[in-house]
Amino acid sequence: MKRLVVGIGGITNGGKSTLSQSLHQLIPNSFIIAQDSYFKDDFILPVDSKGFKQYDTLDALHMDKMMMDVDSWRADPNLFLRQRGRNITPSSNNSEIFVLIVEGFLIFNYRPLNQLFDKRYLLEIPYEVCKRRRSSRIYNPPDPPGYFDGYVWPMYLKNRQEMERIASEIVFLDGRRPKEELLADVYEDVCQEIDRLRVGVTT
Ligand SMILES: Nc1ncnc2c1ncn2[C@@H]1O[C@H](COP(=O)(O)OP(=O)(O)O)[C@@H](O)[C@H]1O
Ligand SMILES: NC(=O)c1ccc[n+]([C@@H]2O[C@H](COP(=O)(O)O)[C@@H](O)[C@H]2O)c1
Repeated sequence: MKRLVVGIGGITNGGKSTLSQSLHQLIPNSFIIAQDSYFKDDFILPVDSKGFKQYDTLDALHMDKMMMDVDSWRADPNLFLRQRGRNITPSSNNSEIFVLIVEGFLIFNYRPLNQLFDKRYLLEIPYEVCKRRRSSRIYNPPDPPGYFDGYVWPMYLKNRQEMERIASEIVFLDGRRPKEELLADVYEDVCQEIDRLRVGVTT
């Protein structure tokens, strides 16, 4: 049983979920683990000196739970998918390749997770595009007035610097490019990895 772990990271509203969902639809026996699903409850999170809830840090996330899920997939992807009611697409010689797509804004900032990736993609968009996209998205709880400039953007800059110290071998992607183009590029790249793995497969 062969496994490939792909990371789709990057800035808030960079297009991570969109790209991950489309990739998942194209790749048989793939599964998405999204970091957004592991936010701690709002009432637990502290506020900073300006009164902003501190969502944009690893401390706001149940990274322990996320790692348990990633580890459970790694231990037996076949069982992991079946336990979640997913059908396995069989390959001709019993040599299925399982692909885990991990997506999130701080996936490369967390060393234990970062070290598991076979491929890392990072979506980037400039300040104006990010601010515009974020303003039309409603989080739970919604962003309070001034949150983007007063908290989200400064935290993005800080987290990005930290990520550069931790992660390497990253494929940078311009999130302003058409979705279809981004998908085509990443899909082709992941297929090459899958083919490489397949060469080593014995029955
Ligand atoms: N390549 C793209 N070009 C233009 N808009 C995009 C692109 N990818 C995503 N979007 C839009 O940007 C917003 C955020 O996308 P999403 O995939 O949820 O980002 P993320 O998961 O990184 O926060 C959505 O409105 C989505 O439709
Ligand atoms: N999902 C949630 O519980 C929640 C709540 C408030 C803010 N957020 C925001 O989510 C962002 C990260 O997710 P995206 O990369 O999908 O935008 C962070 O910038 C954070 O401020 C998420």
